[in-house]
Amino acid sequence: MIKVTVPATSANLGVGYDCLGLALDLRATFQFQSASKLTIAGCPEQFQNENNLVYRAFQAGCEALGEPVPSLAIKIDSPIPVSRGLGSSATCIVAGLAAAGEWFQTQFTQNELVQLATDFEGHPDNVTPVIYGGLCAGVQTDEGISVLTYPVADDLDFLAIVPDFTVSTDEARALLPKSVSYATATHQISHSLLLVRALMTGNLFDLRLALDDRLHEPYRKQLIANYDVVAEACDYFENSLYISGSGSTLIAITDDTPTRGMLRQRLMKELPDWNIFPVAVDTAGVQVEHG
Ligand SMILES: Nc1ncnc2c1ncn2[C@@H]1O[C@H](COP(=O)(O)OP(=O)(O)O)[C@@H](O)[C@H]1O
Ligand SMILES: N[C@@H](CCOP(=O)(O)O)C(=O)O
Repeated sequence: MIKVTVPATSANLGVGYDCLGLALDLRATFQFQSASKLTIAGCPEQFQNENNLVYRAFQAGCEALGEPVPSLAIKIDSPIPVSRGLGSSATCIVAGLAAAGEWFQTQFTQNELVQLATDFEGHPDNVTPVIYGGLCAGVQTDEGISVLTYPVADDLDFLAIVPDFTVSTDEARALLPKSVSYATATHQISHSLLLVRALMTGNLFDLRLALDDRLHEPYRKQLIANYDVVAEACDYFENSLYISGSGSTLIAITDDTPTRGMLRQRLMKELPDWNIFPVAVDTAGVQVEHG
């Protein structure tokens, strides 16, 4: 039996659209065993068939290795909500690919996994932190994807604010304009540099200045009912806020744990059907065990 565990991710971190991603300590487990026919358990019924993303990624891994696809029983145990901007699709893709490598005892290198997983996901920002853990930038170059990893300041506290509704990544991408001005591009590049430094140093003042996205959040806020309620509460408690991935989850950041608790209490009262909980940075990335 092969067991793969992977972290949830929070992509973009506001101004790092399609490039930055952070691994979170909400881990999913995927088990792979030989079986007489394909069975998939532990996910919504609509995914329990051969179009399942984990299975398709496993098939792609076999293809990359030039090996036949075995008949499989896949068991999924994931606390990561689907289509909430916490990277559930990236976890499925990386788990399937990593399991295929382990199955044929030819583990992919981290960089090979990044290339294969990005081909599936279409952008590297979710898959790189699933693979490496921590804060990552995936830079698409003519030679493939370069991954940069950064340490995150220990004293930063993250709060996941998960709505009771989904946002489809495809729809949230379709909303975005096809081009932006030089002024917007310059704003974005400079702010993403400031963001990375602020996350490394834990400087909250810089973090607040940096989280001023102009590429996607202005268009996607409208998909998130009660965004303004959350933004107002974050302002009150001086927490920074960004849309995780394409939403619907929002992430608040502070360096003061009691303030995070107060923000959580207030939001739980105002948005009782949402799931609001502290998260920490995961630094382990994908882990594979062969039992
Ligand atoms: N356990 C699962 N099994 C199969 N497919 C899954 C599973 N979890 C998520 N997915 C796939 O990932 C899609 C959600 O991905 P996406 O819209 O990018 O949002 P996110 O990755 O933020 O959760 C689902 O529609 C489904 O295709
Ligand atoms: N860069 C992508 C990230 C999507 O992340 P997800 O977790 O919402 O799938 C985007 O912003 O579209």
